[in-house]
Amino acid sequence: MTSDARMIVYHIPVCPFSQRLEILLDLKGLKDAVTFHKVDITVPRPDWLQQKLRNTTALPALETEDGRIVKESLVILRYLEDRFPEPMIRQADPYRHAVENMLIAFEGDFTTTGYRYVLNQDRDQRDAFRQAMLAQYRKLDDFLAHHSPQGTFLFEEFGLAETVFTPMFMRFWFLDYYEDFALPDTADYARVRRWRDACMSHPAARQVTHDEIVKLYYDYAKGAGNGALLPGRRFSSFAFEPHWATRPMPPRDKYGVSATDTELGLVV
Ligand SMILES: COc1ccc(C(=O)/C=[SH]/C[C@H](NC(=O)CC[C@H](N)C(=O)O)C(=O)NCC(=O)O)cc1OC
Repeated sequence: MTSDARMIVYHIPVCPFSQRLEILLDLKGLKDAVTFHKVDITVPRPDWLQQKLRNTTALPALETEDGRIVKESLVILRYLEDRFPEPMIRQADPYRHAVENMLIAFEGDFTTTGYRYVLNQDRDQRDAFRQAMLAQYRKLDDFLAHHSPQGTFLFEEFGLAETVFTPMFMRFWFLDYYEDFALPDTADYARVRRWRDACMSHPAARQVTHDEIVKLYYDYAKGAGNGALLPGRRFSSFAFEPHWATRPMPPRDKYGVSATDTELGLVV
């Protein structure tokens, strides 16, 4: 390979798993070491990509300078930390690293709970999904209150656990907007709120905005994920064009309104 060969990340724009990599690369000063290649999930994957990914579909995937593939965002994070150890984002102390891994172990259920909540189309199930989401936040609050009662982040700085969770906190702007979800302003949620708010305002995590998430995830709120098309629609809210910034804010009433392509600003 030539000396200026760079790693390539094949990714879906706005995907939270890809944003984790962007945050870590920013923290490590490696933003220029990687080229991000956008993949349009509203159209079939090109054959050359399917061959690289051995016909698996989930992204992100990292291609090393010599053409080897690493998949799974948490694995890619650890690969980048192992390969570029300075500055190390994860905790160096074995027990402290175990604590951040215990917190990271909660992320799967937390993320899936939030995505199932936004995808729900049954108005009668709304409160059950809200209670399940609140239970996830209480789990995080309890863990943080035990391991870092007076802290803001889990440890002194924005670290690996923050890198893993922050993209999900930002995707859940779609719950605030389409489900009118909010953390109660009570003691049960004080510690996790402090953590969440500090994560979302960190300078390394500014890859997406509230309005961008709300507009692009409209179809998720109507029950169609990963670029799938809704009945009567010709374009996905995940489409690259027209740019999301040129589109109007979608209707918030996901249970009572089904916006058209034109109303969503998807028709050029
Ligand atoms: C209904 O639950 C969910 C729905 C969507 C997503 C999401 O963010 C997809 S982001 C885009 C999605 N990528 C992943 O799910 C990657 C997950 C993988 N475990 C990682 O950490 O990299 C993808 O490539 N989809 C296209 C495909 O697989 O063909 C998360 C959810 O819960 C975890």
